[in-house]
Amino acid sequence: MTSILVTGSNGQLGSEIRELTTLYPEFKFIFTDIEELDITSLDEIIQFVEKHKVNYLINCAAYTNVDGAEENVDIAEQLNAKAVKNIAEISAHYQIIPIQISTDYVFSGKGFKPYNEDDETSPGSVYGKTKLKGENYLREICPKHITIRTSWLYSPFGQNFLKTMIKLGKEREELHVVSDQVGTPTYAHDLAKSILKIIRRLENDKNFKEFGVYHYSNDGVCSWFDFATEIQIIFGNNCKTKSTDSESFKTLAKRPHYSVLNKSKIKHIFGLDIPHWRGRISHCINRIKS
Ligand SMILES: NC(=O)C1=CN([C@@H]2O[C@H](COP(=O)(O)OP(=O)(O)OC[C@H]3O[C@@H](n4cnc5c(N)ncnc54)[C@H](OP(=O)(O)O)[C@@H]3O)[C@@H](O)[C@H]2O)C=CC1
Ligand SMILES: Cc1cn([C@H]2C[C@H](O)[C@@H](COP(=O)(O)OP(=O)(O)O[C@H]3O[C@@H](C)C(=O)[C@@H](O)[C@H]3O)O2)c(=O)[nH]c1=O
Repeated sequence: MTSILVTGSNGQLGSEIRELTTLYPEFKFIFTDIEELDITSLDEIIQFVEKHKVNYLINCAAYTNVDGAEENVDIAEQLNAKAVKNIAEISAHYQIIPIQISTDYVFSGKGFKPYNEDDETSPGSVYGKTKLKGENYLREICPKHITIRTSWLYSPFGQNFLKTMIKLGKEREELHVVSDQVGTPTYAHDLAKSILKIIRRLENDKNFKEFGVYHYSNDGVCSWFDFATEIQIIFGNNCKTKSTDSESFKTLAKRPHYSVLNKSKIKHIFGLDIPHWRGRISHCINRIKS
């Protein structure tokens, strides 16, 4: 039976994959987080894959605190870059296909049309720089891999912008949110489904050759302000959302002003049908409320 190891599986994306396992009876899933498998330890991963047969490794572990990474550079480097090097080396050696998740924050944000997979990267934050290093290790060490760059993940699990907005919207009468950072929210449930469809395709097509980087987010474009406004309306908070800009809303890390991802490649190669971001918020909020 095809075996899929999921690392960092207590986070947002890992939790969403866990919810989908019954739809994929052909796969055996092994869910781990730092307690069971610390991916910064090469020895731990070797021991793990020698004990358990692993065909695919979905790496959901990362240091995702974007502002925190500016001050904790070593931790971000260890988890977003060095640990991915470990995964790349072990995957190449044990013939495992790694599925790595990367970010829109690898781009400078100076673009004005949706980024393609081979567009120039130039991250402005430590988080983005360390994630890019991770991508590069995989590309160099284990060419037979899939890297999926995604953006603005949200879900009922872990920490994310949607949950922050719901919490602040209950506490405050007014919220100021930047409208000069434009991208696309991604419902982690949709990404999780797509990852499993991709693995199913790889399993069914042993001659598959199109390994490498893919972009996936929900469809459409918005600012964090648009996203926040929609969240408050759908959740039913009375809080007013007002637009501000990055100059006024200071953060430690510099975020891209524009980070919309072009999804044509993943749609075409894997036949994915990607829902628009606006229609997905209520699904997530209904789960949070239930
Ligand atoms: N969140 C977002 O908006 C976006 C995320 N991504 C990428 O998507 C992927 C999934 O993100 P998301 O689900 O939000 O991440 P989360 O931060 O929700 O989850 C990461 C998980 O990894 C765990 N972890 C931390 N250190 C280790 C370790 N040494 N070994 C194993 N596990 C560890 C964390 O545990 P603990 O919580 O205890 O630290 C946590 O459970 C990441 O690669 C991220 O960079 C890309 C674009 C957007
Ligand atoms: C809470 C809040 C944030 N903001 C701004 C800050 C920031 O510029 C923007 C986004 O907020 P956050 O800091 O919550 O989101 P951020 O941590 O930057 O989200 C990113 O996380 C990493 C992991 C990724 O890979 C990215 O794709 C992206 O999802 O909104 C406001 O304007 N008003 C507010 O009240």
